[in-house]
Amino acid sequence: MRPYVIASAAVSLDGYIDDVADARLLLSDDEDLDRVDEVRAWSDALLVGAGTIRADDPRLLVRSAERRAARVAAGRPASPAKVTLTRCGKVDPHARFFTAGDTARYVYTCDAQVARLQRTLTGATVVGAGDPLTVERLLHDLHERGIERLMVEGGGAVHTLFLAAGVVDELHVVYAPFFVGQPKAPRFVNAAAFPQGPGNRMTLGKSRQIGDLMFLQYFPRSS
Ligand SMILES: Nc1c(N[C@@H]2O[C@H](COP(=O)(O)O)[C@@H](O)[C@H]2O)[nH]c(=O)[nH]c1=O
Repeated sequence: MRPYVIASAAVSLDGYIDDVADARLLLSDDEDLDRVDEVRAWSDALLVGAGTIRADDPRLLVRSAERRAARVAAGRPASPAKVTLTRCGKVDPHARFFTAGDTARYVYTCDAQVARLQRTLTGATVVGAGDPLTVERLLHDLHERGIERLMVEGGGAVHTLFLAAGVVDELHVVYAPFFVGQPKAPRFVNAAAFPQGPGNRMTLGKSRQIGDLMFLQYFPRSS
């Protein structure tokens, strides 16, 4: 058993999720960020890779006070649990992932790193997910902890890992109306095992214009 997984990404028209500048690139507009916030509020947990924590220092909280109140009224925590994964164990304990909000935090790493990370990340639950770490072990463990709805927010390495493993139940992509055009910038998906063929095709669910952005909901067939 594993959680229902929604993978969510905002990408440029040429497939980039950020540029090479230090500051975070905002691809969404306010209306789109509100759409993302609704998915966050639906979720039991939000997952980003350790690289995204290093690059973006995300808070990963539900932004809307009404949505937080509705969650609390339904007996849920105000914001979802936060989850990250790291093979090498490079995670800064002062990142907002750990300091912002009051919610459970899970750090999945390879078994060899667990003891070391547990010493530095005192406010988080550090879990070994195999050696090497596998996404199946991570999802199984999250489910055992009561996580039934997981939103995966990237970055590219994490999206590639989840999509290639065939564990994404729903894919949300919003296209921002510009190009990045920087070959060294991070992409939505990296080269991975995506075999060509009928099993590779996804089914389009909803599509919605949001100002000059375009939102697409896809259902991968493999799940
Ligand atoms: N830039 C970008 C996204 N970036 C995602 O949002 C995270 C930031 O979360 P927070 O600090 O809570 O606002 C960031 O780490 C990354 O996963 N998401 C989107 O829907 N649209 C965007 O344009």
